[in-house]
Amino acid sequence: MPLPLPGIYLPVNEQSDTSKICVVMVGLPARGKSLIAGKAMRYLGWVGIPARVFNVGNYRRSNTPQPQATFFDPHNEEGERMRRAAAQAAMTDMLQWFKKDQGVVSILDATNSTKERRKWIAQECAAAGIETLFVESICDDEDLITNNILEVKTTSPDYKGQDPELAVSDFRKRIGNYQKVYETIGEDEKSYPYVKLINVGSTVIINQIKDYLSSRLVYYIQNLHIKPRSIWLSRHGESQYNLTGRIGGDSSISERGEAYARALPELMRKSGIPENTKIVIWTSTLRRTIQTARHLKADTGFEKLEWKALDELDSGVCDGLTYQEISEQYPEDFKARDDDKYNYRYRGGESYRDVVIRLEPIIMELERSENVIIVTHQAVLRCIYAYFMNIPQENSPWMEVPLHTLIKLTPGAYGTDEKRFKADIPAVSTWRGKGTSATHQEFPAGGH
Ligand SMILES: O=P(O)(O)OC[C@H]1O[C@@](CO)(OP(=O)(O)O)[C@@H](O)[C@@H]1O
Repeated sequence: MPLPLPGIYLPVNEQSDTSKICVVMVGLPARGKSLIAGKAMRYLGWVGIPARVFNVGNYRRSNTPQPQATFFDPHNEEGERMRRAAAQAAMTDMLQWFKKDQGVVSILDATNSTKERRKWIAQECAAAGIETLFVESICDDEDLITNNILEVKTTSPDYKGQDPELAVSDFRKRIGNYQKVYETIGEDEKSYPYVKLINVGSTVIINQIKDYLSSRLVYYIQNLHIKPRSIWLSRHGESQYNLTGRIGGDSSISERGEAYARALPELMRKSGIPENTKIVIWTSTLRRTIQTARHLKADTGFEKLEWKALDELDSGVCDGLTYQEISEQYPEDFKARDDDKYNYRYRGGESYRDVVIRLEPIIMELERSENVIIVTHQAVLRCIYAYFMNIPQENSPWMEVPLHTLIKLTPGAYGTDEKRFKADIPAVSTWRGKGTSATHQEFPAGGH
């Protein structure tokens, strides 16, 4: 029997506090500030908090695209003037963004390396009712710095098209110029909320963090690491419910699903596992994922963990129905879900937005972890994939994530590399397009 109300919606920005925050990056060049800024923005966007990075370098480049290191010499008055103007322009745009576009978290990506500059930022923000959170990245590990310098040489527009050797030596001189005036956040700045990250989180100093949003951000930032690792994602093998087109439930895997489970250890090896690497397997608490992971054995370097948070999106009263049955028994709901699949919440169940909220601790843990394979479900996998690949909310619930396919994600400094490995084992398709109740077709080996 259809109930009188279609699915329940949450407000678009489900936040418990109303603070607006400017995250102010602090640190010498090549200390990973832009990397932290980019990741924090992706994380905030994923949890539905409007966030934007304001990179002062981009404002400076509009006037001085490829300056030499001398431009950054503190005694170069013209250089100083132009850099101050760039900071001012970034600040103006940022304040406008808070005011006009309902921004919630801005990230001011620049060296902000003097007390005087930080004081100015704190005052401008306070006058506009915006809180500041200073994030200082300190790094004295020469290997880390050299890696960052090499990264900058190949990615920064400041050195595009230039001789790589000359670019590195100019960039080192630029860092030297900043070192002449750089002041770490000091005792006299204790009234600011700040976090100091020393050598990418090996030591973390936290000061005056009070509100909920800042604490979440600090917790996220302090968990980041840059050790090379991969994350493997797989749906469970084809299930009995998948075979009959039913959603939800806790059915076992089918014969072909079992074949996939048996093939998974080899598929993992084929995807490339660095030698002597321990891999942790995360499954949901539902039968189909546990069965799929059962041949990844401890004696071959795998360790297992079951997470309730990885259980499939709860389809409430629709659990156990086919899409066809839902469209007949709950036509309004069926339409409402198609109209806004991310926000639609099943009666007595969940929406994609709800799933993202319960996956937040998973993402935090993933950021802290090294090599992990996650064996989970269609909707949950879409949400995790969307975090890594920066997929917008309106697209993520419609993504195709075929059965019997292993996805290997390898996060890098400026993006995540993706490779897919299909097992040669046929499976039904559970993917449904907008406006239709049909799925459930046979696809050739390896899904589609
Ligand atoms: O959000 P949609 O596209 O309906 O996909 C989620 C559905 O995927 C399914 C399969 O149709 O997951 P699962 O792979 O765990 O079996 C359903 O159980 C679940 O409701």
